[in-house]
Amino acid sequence: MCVIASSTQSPAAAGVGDLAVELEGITKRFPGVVANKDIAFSVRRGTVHAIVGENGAGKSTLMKILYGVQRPDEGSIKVNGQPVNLHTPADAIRAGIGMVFQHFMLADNLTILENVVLGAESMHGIGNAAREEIRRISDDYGLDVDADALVADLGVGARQRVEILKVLYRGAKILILDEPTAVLVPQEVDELFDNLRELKKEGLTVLFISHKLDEVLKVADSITVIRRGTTIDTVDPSSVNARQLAELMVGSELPSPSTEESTVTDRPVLRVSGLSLQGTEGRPLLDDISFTIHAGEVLGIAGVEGNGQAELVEVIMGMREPTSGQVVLEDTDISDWDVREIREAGVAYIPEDRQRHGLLLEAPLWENRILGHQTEAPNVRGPLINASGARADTERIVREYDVRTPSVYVTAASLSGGNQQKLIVGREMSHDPKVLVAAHPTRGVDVGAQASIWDLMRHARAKGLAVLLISADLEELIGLSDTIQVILRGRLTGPFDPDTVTSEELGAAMTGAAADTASTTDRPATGRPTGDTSHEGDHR
Ligand SMILES: Nc1ncnc2c1ncn2[C@@H]1O[C@H](COP(=O)(O)OP(=O)(O)OP(=O)(O)O)[C@@H](O)[C@H]1O
Repeated sequence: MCVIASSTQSPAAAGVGDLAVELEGITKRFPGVVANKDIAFSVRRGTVHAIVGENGAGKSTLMKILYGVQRPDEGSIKVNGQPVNLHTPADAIRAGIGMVFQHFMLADNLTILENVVLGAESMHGIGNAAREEIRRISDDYGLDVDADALVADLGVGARQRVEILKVLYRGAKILILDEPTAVLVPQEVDELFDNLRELKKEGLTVLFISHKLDEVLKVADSITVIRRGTTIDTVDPSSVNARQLAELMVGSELPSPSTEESTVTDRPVLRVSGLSLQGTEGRPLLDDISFTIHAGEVLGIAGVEGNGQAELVEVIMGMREPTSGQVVLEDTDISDWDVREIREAGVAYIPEDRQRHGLLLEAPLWENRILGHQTEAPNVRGPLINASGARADTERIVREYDVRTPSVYVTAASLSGGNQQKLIVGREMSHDPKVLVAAHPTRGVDVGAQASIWDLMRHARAKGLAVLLISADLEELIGLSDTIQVILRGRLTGPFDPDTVTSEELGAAMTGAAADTASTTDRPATGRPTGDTSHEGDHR
């Protein structure tokens, strides 16, 4: 265990007037779980304060308490030195606390002005005063937002800035951001961090949750580590490195990453040729996509969200019919098979939206074990459901994948986001698949779980698994893939060699900015300046 100098600011040391938030003795229990236990730390005004911890450590619960979505069983909260009772988000907003969620909540068909004003005041008579206020906030904090632009036309980074602006418009002086960089390309991350620095310069306070420890170290002024519901320490970023921070989170030393060798064979397993999908507005969502994945190979697809990744997966998994093209598994054309047939033929699937497509949230974990594998052992015996087999195997997954849960009988909804993801990965890897289609397999999981999911994919690959890996995490793509392609407006660009390509080069190809730096023969038709991710619609 590393020894790290703590920079925990006691109220006396910082001067009470300097503290935006003080949490004392916060405890929150759910059935069978103590999500927060005697949490105590304070946040200085005008700083960026990060909260880190393993999946299920209790970060989201704590932020929900601070935003009035959950109520603590015990403990007290002070905002600007004053005790507050936060029973609802409206109470939090009144206390000057705003929250930007990971899933943006903007209406595509409305302008930024309408979205910002929506809910804050009547839509009637939205006028120049509101427009003027948006311009002022945008200018003051360098948000670069045009009040009259349509949200549908904005890229992911710009949407996030609108969400921040919405919170500022409601008068927030303390902003909570939940994993804000998970969906951003590197250039957008830098822009967001510039915005955060601007906010704190103006005296605002930012609290944010992140699993990306390098980023945390880059932007935070203080970092609070939570382990198993309790505050372990608040550290100064200059006194720790990412590895030490991860060790504080886990409570023990981490193993060193294993070295890897190529396992790619010459046996094609999944072949996709000339795949196109026409959108409703005539623009292709997928445009003549072809690739082959061999046994033992990981093909990584990088891209800004909304450029065809979701459609590509849907077509391969038989959820959507392509306008033209073929999908061939080993020697069989599966282009017109349905999801169930495709899964039974040996294609495992980790969906992008785990809550909508990967889990039945209100069902217990062991029933979720059966989901998508209703015809396979150990879930069935003959024509009947084998509940005890499914339960026992769920217990195995919980053990092997370190799913933090009181039992296999609780609902999937009660697991933390990262633990839900571990359950899905465990389920999908249980049937010895030939192909794994994995969309963002480690999104929202902590560094320890990420390392074990990566190890698992490497092992399966060494045994001949073919993997289609779609991810917004460039470190993951570079670390796991044998080949990387970039998807931009439904077209593939590449290949890129993961041993030589940099995150910046991939980021540029993803935004269509600088195909010159890419080792590519198939360039997007139009160039865009770096960091401009605005495309014509299709962003979620
Ligand atoms: N509504 C709920 N009902 C029951 N248990 C819950 C509920 N919300 C959270 N929990 C439990 O509380 C614990 C903390 O969960 P929380 O979501 O706060 O963790 P987290 O640190 O945000 O995790 P992650 O990084 O995976 O998002 C977990 O064990 C989780 O299963």
